[in-house]
Amino acid sequence: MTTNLAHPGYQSGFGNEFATEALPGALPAHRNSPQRAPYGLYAEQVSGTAFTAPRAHNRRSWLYRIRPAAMHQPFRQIGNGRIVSRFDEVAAPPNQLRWDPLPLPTEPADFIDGLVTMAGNGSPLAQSGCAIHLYAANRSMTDRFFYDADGELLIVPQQGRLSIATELGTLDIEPQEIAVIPRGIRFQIRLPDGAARGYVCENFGALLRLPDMGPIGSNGLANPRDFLTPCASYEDREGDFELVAKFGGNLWTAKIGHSPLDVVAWHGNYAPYKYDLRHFNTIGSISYDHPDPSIFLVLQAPSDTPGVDTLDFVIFPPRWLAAEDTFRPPWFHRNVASEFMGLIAGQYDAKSEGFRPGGASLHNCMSGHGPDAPTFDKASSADTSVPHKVDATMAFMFETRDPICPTAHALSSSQLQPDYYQCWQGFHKHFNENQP
Ligand SMILES: O=C(O)Cc1cc(O)ccc1O
Ligand SMILES: [Fe+2]
Repeated sequence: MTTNLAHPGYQSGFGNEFATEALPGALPAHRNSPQRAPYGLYAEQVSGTAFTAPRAHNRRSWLYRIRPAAMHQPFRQIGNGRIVSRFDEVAAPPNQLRWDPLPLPTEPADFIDGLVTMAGNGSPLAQSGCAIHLYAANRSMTDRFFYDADGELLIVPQQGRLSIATELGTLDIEPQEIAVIPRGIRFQIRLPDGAARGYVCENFGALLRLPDMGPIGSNGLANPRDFLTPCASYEDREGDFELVAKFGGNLWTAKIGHSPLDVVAWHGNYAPYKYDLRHFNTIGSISYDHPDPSIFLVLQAPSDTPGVDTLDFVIFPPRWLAAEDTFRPPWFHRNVASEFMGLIAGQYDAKSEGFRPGGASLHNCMSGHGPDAPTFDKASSADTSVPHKVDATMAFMFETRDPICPTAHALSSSQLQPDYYQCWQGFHKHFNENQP
């Protein structure tokens, strides 16, 4: 057995044309598919967009591997566990919903066992929409590998580090960092801290990309050079392994006699990446009013309609609030978009209590929400002549064009807070028609 997975290293940039080899000369020069690839490797292309997609959005990589990806036994269907990919099976209520954090498992559970689908929209077969999962795991994946043909996976850890060994190299992430594993890329998740919990958005639609920035200009928000893609690293390991696939909304398993993480060199722009949310360049008002949260956009999955995304990944990082004569927390609102929020650390500035790290909330299309009553009272009388730092916090939102339908599990979960609506019941009537 040979392995160099312990020395990953990264290449920087978003969607770059990367080129990386774990052995010198393993990448064929100036061509993709020579008659015989170096070191006796097999050349294999993996595409992430249509062959004819415009150059700026075209994604594919060439992999030079010990054995072709096709080499495994036939797949057979297995149970989906708590993973759901159909979102038309329960009526989605327009209620504001909020959940406590998922407890860590008491039985052994790896990352795949530990996935539970909370909500979603669209469909993997139609390649649009997304599924929102939580994970809680206490065991590394050892003898099984996974790939998701239904969508790319945006992983947002909340507790515990993840070591994500992929075909294209290893990503090590901790809470406040995110990772994106492209559709189809095989990987294994190891837990250096023994236990881990977090959120996953499975994006069935167009690949996540950095947003255009309009008048903000050429710098700011998530800067491209802070995105890190692994250098090639491989293992040459044989054994009785399992390859689990998610395809068509279902889980499938196949026996495989070797580790599929056997890519010695690769080049291209279809690759996993990570990003540290603490590097986000947060922009906000320095005069008055609270801007729309689109200024907090990290990554977007565009739809066919210009300016409308099927999925936005938005964060609420530490930031200064400086707007004068302004109600500074998020205002009351109803949006055409639907919002699934999570909290990685600290406290979210629209909620005084009840939204806990590891917890989640869902405010669907046109459902009224915003600050809770204590937050409203405090912010209405705060001194806005001085700046205030929102500190030691990281919240995020998966925001979608289509309504987000909770699963039956999410609606019957013991983590669902039955009294969430109470946070908007304590508002006093201040109206006095004689006093402008
Ligand atoms: O807390 C929310 O609901 C998310 C949110 C934040 C914000 O600053 C403005 C609008 C919005 O939906
Ligand atoms: Fe909102």
